[in-house]
Amino acid sequence: MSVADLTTSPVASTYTKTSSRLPSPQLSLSSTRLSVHFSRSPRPNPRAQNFKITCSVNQAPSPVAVQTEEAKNKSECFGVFCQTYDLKAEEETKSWKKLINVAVSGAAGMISNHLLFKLASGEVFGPDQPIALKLLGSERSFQALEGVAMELEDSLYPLLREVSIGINPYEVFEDVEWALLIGAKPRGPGMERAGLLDINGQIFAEQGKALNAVASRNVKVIVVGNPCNTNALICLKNAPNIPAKNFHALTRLDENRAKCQLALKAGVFYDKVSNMTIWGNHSTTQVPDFLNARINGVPVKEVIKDHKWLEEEFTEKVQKRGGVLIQKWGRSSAASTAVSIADAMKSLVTPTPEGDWFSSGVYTNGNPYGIAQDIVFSMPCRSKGDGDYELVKDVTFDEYLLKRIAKSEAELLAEKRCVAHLTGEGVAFCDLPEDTMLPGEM
Ligand SMILES: NC(=O)C1=CN([C@@H]2O[C@H](COP(=O)(O)OP(=O)(O)OC[C@H]3O[C@@H](n4cnc5c(N)ncnc54)[C@H](OP(=O)(O)O)[C@@H]3O)[C@@H](O)[C@H]2O)C=CC1
Ligand SMILES: O=C([O-])CC(=O)C(=O)O
Repeated sequence: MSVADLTTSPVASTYTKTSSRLPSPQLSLSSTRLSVHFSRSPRPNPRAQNFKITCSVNQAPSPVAVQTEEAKNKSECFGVFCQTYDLKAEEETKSWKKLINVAVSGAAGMISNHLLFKLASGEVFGPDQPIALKLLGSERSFQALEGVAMELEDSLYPLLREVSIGINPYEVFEDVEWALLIGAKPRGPGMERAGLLDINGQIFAEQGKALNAVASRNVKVIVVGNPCNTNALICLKNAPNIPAKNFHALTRLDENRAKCQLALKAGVFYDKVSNMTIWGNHSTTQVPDFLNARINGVPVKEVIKDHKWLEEEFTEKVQKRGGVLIQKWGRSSAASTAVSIADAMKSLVTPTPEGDWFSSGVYTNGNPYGIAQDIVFSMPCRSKGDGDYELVKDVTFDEYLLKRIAKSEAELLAEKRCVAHLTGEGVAFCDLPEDTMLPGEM
């Protein structure tokens, strides 16, 4: 039962399950009603979840209107996920870890439609990790969000213990340990990239502030919505109480695309390709690094002797893969993006195989490669599986690689100047290079 259900009656007072540790009530006063919500957090123990007390005293003129408004303004548990279970009674759940809270924005969008089901299945965090999904939508997407939650209900995932939906990031991000920021306005016809940077930048500035205020102090943030590097920079600048190192821009899809193309050319299965770095921006200036990548443990340039192909065709294929796919599909990569988000998360919660690494767009301060400080740039990372990462030191550079990296770096520095008003660094000045494009723009 949700708050929405309870408030259809003008005077309602309902109580479901008590707990030994009641959180502080939150008072909300509207012109017609006083509501007291004991919301779901803090939840130290997954076995004592989903209790709620709602007292509602009102003279609501229209119960239906109240239901809608109430449901939209609060982040509320959904349907079957509002029920309480005694997990101690279930043998197979006794060894489960503590519930993990994962927020997903743009949760009614195409990428999320694939990703949420992968997360709920246990693929990312493992078979003993119960999960709470906190879905962020908007007025525009609220009904669709309910549809997503209904499909999650109908999927009967054992590990999926809570689903809540909401449109207020300050509610949805409360206590989250992971925030997957996917929602962003797609670039429309005639829209300048500077305009997109501004519109989407505002979304990520607000979400950064919300994370700063209510998320777990060690939340890991993966920014997917484009332009993802600069959106991640905006987000981290607005969240000064969260380590900048915890923010990632998704370039794993580019890494996966690059591995696939190298495998195809070399005539091997793609699991033979390793040490694949994407340097720079998730844009057409990104640099898929064939100098350091390996096939069957051997440097790519020794396996693929056609270096002209590597420098020209391979590089451009990876840079423009998203755009070619949009031409075929009529929409941008969604399933493979979701797969790559899951891959990016797995890379942070699983120790990186010996000698290998993965790519992620991360904050450049302190990087050992001489890349400009204070931007979000894709670089090679390794993890011990604790959610954190270190930059890989033993990579080599040649003139070709350095020149390409410098181009992507210049693009990101220009993007940064464009959003200075959103990072608290003064007046924005937009002088983007003309060929600055997302992978999906052709
Ligand atoms: N980094 C990467 O590798 C990739 C990044 N992307 C990017 O991911 C993002 C999401 O892609 P996808 O899920 O396919 O897109 P969808 O259009 O399916 O969903 C995007 C969601 O963004 C939200 N949104 C936020 N603000 C606006 C706005 N002003 N106008 C319209 N929608 C808005 C909407 O949700 P709501 O109304 O709930 O806010 C919508 O559901 C895009 O920015 C895309 O470019 C895509 C592929 C790869
Ligand atoms: O431009 C887009 O929206 C799609 C995108 O990022 C990609 O396919 O890499």
